[in-house]
Formats: sequence, structure tokens, C-alpha cells
Amino acid sequence: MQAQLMEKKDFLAFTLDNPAGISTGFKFELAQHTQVEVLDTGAIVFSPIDQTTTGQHSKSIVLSCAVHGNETAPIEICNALITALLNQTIKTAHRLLFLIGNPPAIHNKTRFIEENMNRLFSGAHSKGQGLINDERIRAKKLEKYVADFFNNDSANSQRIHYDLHTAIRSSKHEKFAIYPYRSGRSYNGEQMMFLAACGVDTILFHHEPTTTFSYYSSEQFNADAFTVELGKVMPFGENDMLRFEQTQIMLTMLITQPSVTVEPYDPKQLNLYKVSRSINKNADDFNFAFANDVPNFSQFRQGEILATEAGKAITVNSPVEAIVFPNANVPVGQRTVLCLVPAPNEDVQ
Ligand SMILES: O=C(O)CCC(=O)N[C@@H](CCC(=O)O)C(=O)O
Ligand SMILES: [Zn+2]
Repeated sequence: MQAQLMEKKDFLAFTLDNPAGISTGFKFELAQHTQVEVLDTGAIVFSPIDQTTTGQHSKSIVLSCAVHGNETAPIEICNALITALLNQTIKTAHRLLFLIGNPPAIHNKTRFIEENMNRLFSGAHSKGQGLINDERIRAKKLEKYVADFFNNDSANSQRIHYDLHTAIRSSKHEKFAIYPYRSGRSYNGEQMMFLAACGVDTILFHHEPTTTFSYYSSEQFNADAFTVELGKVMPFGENDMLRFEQTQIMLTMLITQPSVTVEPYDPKQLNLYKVSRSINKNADDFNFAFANDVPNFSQFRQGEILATEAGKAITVNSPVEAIVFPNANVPVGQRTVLCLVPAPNEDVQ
């Protein structure tokens, strides 16, 4: 297996060659400076060897992609970083876990096969009918890889998880991040300025617990975790990688440098929104009142109709609400859209 990976040093190709998993994980070293451990298909850890010996890890970083299989730009970004690490053109200064979430859905060129994996974390995979499909089984495994990774770090390690996505619609803010709900924890201004340096200049503060991957890492491990939306969904080969260059440069710095200095927290450099409400689907006839090509962050005024369902209109109930991720094509019970209002006064430290 190691030979199969190291022949092309292409972890995505290795993962897609083994979409259902590998029989056993394996470990090897890169020139006595980095230990590499392949845990599973789409799950690889890099650890600096000198830090392994001394226990002095300053950061434990998880970069995940393809929790939605058709969101290809994040896959290309992660795979390029993995290849650079395997080729030793870059060397990590921190413990790193890369996760390629849903290999069968990448093959299928779809968001998911049976169930949206980003609704299956924090144990949701085992609720209801339990582990009835591959996405549920994989979500449970991904949780374990993250848990083992964070539980094995040293005491003062900063824990980071960027779950990289691209959005179905175009967006008035091309790159944005969802900051999962943090009960009793202030928001981290340095992290938001790091994201801004990546070109991710817009933050949505979530208002309640969710079953997303980033919320799992944030809630369970106190990680600085975000769902990061880097642009619009495109098939492989159609991403304009120049649009991701700034993100790629900053992630490379994060990985290779002991610390990255960013500007002091400045809300004026960010577009800050908070979720005012999440509108769930309650009936099969749920329909949006606006067109399919209306971009994320479009604004609607109080009283305007956003959607109709079961003969009733769902209207804007603040002076202005912006919408993000509208999707009527979800199962009853799931989120159809997030409504946003400005968030100038969040608790940021
Ligand atoms: O464009 C869309 O409609 C969905 C893009 C996407 O996959 N977004 C994530 C956001 C997760 C979060 O709220 O943290 C998702 O819907 O899973
Ligand atoms: Zn996604």
C-alpha cells in the first residue's frame, strides 16, 4: 500500500483507488523529520518527528474536504498540500490530519450518495435507524479519526479544524466561513483575521448547535473550527485555481511556520453576520419565492415573502434579512435556508 501511495505521491488518487477503505493502516517516515500515518482511505496524519520525541506540538490542525463529494476545489487544495508534504517540498511544523470525507460521492460527482454527511456528526450517524448507510458509517469513522488526533496532542496545543467546502450558488461574498455556535466561549479574533488573510472576509456566527463536522470539533474538542466556503461548486478541471491562491499560500504558511502573524482583530475588515433563524422544511410542497440564481447573501426587506409551504407564506421578520444556502430539495425536517442579520457586537477576543 505504501508503494502504491508513494509511486505517484497522490493521496487523492490513492483514496479514489480504494473508495471503500483499506484493510489496514500503515506508517512510514520522510527523511527522519516527519512521520506519516495513513489511517484509512482519505485519512492521513503528518507529525514532525522531533516534536513527537519532545511532545512540544504547538498546533494540531485538521483540514477536511469532500464531506460533500462534488465540492472539488477544496479537494484539489488539500491534495496539493499532501503531495507537497510527501514530496518534501514543504515540511510541516505541526501535527496535521487531512480527511477526504466521502470518496464514493467524489466518484459519483455528487454532494452525497444517500444522505448529506454534514448532517450526521455529533452522533447523528447512529440516531434513528442507526448506521444504515455508508455515509453514516463514514461519519462515525471520521469522528473517531478527529477524536484520536486531538486526544493525542500535547497539553498546550492549539486545535484547529477547517472543514473546506464550496457552495451550490454564487455568492455576493465569494469566500465565507460559518463559525459554529460556541456556548460560553468567546470568538477568536486572530482566527478570523487569519481567515481574512486567506481571502475569507465574511463570517456567519451560528446561533445554535448543529450536526455539522465543524461543530463537532468545536464542541467536543474546543477546537477553533469553521466550515469554510471557498467559492462555487465546479467539476474537477473547471476550478480557476488562481481564485484559491491566497488560501493555498496561507494554509502553507500555517502548516510550515511555527506561527503566522496576522493583523490585529479589526471588524471593519470583515463582513459579520449572525444567523437570525434557520428555516426548516416541514412539508413536501416547500418552495422559495425567489429564483434559483439569486446569490447567497441577497437581502430581503421586512414583509417580503421568502418561501411558501403548506399554503402559508414565510416572510422576512426583521427590517432586513440576508439568505444563505437556500435549498428546497432537502428531506422534510432539514434546513432549507439560513437567514442572517448584521452582527457588529459579538464577543470576540
Ligand atoms: O451551498 C449550499 O447550499 C451548501 C453549501 C454547504 O455545503 N454548506 C455547509 C454549511 C455547514 C455549516 O452550516 O456549518 C452545509 O450545508 O453542510
Ligand atoms: Zn459543502
